[in-house]
Amino acid sequence: MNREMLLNLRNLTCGYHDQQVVRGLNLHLNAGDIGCLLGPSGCGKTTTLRAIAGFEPVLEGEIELAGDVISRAGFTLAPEKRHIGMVFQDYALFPHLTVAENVAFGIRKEPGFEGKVGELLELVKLGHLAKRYPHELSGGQQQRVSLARALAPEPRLLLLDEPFSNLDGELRRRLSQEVREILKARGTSAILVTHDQEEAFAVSDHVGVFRDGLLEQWDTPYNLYHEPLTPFVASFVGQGYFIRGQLVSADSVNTELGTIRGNRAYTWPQGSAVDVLLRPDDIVHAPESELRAKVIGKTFLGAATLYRLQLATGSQLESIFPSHADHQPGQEVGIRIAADHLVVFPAQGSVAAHFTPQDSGVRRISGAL
Ligand SMILES: Nc1ncnc2c1ncn2[C@@H]1O[C@H](COP(=O)(O)OP(=O)(O)OP(=O)(O)O)[C@@H](O)[C@H]1O
Repeated sequence: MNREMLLNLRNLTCGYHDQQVVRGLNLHLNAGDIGCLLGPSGCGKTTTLRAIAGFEPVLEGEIELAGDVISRAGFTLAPEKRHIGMVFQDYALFPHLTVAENVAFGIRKEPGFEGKVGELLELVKLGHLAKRYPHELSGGQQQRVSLARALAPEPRLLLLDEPFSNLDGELRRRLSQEVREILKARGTSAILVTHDQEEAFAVSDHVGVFRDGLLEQWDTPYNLYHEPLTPFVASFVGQGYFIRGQLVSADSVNTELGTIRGNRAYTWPQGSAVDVLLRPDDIVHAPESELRAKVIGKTFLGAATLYRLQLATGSQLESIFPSHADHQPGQEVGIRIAADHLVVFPAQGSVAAHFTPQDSGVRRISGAL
């Protein structure tokens, strides 16, 4: 597998005119990998993508693609010279051209381009619709055409700006998985922009979580979920509630649910007030347990049910139980904590809050529970 670095954003600050939207951004993508910029609306994802594409100049720092600087303050390599492909939310197909002509558009001067168009249409499963016009296709089909068109010139990097947001539920899920398979089959490197976490996880190898123009964490989906570096990442990625606790040893916290022990060590002073992240899969249904909680809401998910639970103190939690155990709001249920990935942040105003993340020296203790 090709693991060399393809895209490198170094201390990138970009925006519009002199307004800084994204500040001091550092991240890199290896060749063949799919990265994702994830975050709430207005946090600067599209601005970053437009800077990578060369549509917006860089205010500070630089963008390097395959070892060449393509943007730095005062220099922006023209978009058409970057060998970067784009797929947009609204498909942006040429309405007067057929499916095949749309896909051929960027390569029509290359000898033998028809063969390549046919191969790409097969890849996106549209071989049978080559002669149709865009208005004769569904949204999902139009987005496949737009993907095939972007792949045709064999870009060094593909940028996808909210490509599935005009599609609904099931189709969105299916197409996002298919796009990942297609990109991986061709070894195409890509950066996807989305505000949908499920989509980010389905498509990407690495995800960057943005907040107000700053990148809070660039990591694998697994690490973002289980080892978030900031409270914002913890709450933006996945579901979960924080409960207050007190650090009693490097890897244990006293809480109203008892002492919770995880596989990470925290070097804040003992006794520090901390907030413990508990995700629905950290709370397990245990009918015989002495630890009880009241059901205050439920969402049927099919194979499982998501329960909103309230503890005697009023704190709330969420938990996923297998759906054959059907509990009603108001009922008490037994629970057990199974939080081996113990995620803890200093409570605001506590002694530990004065330590930087680096000082906190969070370490994994492999195997320990
Ligand atoms: N052409 C522009 N001129 C000036 N400001 C802009 C322009 N485009 C976007 N902005 C501002 O830059 C900020 C970031 O916008 P951006 O489009 O990058 O956010 P985003 O994270 O992609 O959001 P969304 O998910 O809603 O698309 C916003 O405050 C927005 O108002």
